[in-house]
Amino acid sequence: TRTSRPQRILKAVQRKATVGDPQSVITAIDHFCRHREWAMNVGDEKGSILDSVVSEVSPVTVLELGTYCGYSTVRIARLLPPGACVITLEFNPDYAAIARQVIKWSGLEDKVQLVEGASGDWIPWMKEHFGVQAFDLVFLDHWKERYLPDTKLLEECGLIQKGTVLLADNVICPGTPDYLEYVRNSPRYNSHYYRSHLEYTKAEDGLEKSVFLGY
Ligand SMILES: O=C(NC/C=C/[C@H]1O[C@@H](n2cnc(C(F)(F)F)c2)[C@H](O)[C@@H]1O)c1cc([N+](=O)[O-])cc(O)c1O
Ligand SMILES: [Mg+2]
Repeated sequence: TRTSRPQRILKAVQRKATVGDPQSVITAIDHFCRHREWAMNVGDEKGSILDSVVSEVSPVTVLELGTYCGYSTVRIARLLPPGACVITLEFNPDYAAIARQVIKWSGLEDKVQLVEGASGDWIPWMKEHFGVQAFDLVFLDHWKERYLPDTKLLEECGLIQKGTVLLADNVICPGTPDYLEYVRNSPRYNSHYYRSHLEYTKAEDGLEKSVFLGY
């Protein structure tokens, strides 16, 4: 049968990017997805906003929900200082296998912990299994109807504490209305919308940054 889209994205990385050079991996994926085949990476425009938030927060521990091919994992990991790491959760084993190779090609495997499974199964074990006290930054880019329940689960598990920054992709397109309503109306979050465009298109989309203020 035909290759999958993630397999074609990995091929583009292996053809065009330099091993150990994260920026070339990012550039190769963006070029492929803009000129050959669209894919649901956060992309270069929203990716620059992600970069600025990562740099501003300078997190020690990051949680990413939704690895897909590892594009945003590489964007985040390349900005982390030694000793910092991103734990990225991926439900689909085929996507996880591709992402591992993309992350390895970028040379950032020491800063990334890719975990396969469902958020509901893994989030309650994060503290015990990874020795995480609380996350400094959470990047939400998985199934849109899971943003709100998983945020509430992270709160309940004590993984979101005063100062934790949530950054959510696709709050306009495809949209995460219940999540947006929650973080914008909750007295415990300070939210800001970064207006942008859906990756590789002219459609509106944006990132919502929400800082937890504590209880
Ligand atoms: O549907 C979109 N994204 C869904 C993304 C889903 C990805 O998150 C993984 N996941 C599921 N649960 C977990 C966890 F972590 F819970 F275990 C991880 C899924 O296997 C998939 O790889 C999307 C769609 C569009 N679009 O334009 O249609 C644009 C975008 O930027 C998008 O992100
Ligand atoms: Mg997205």
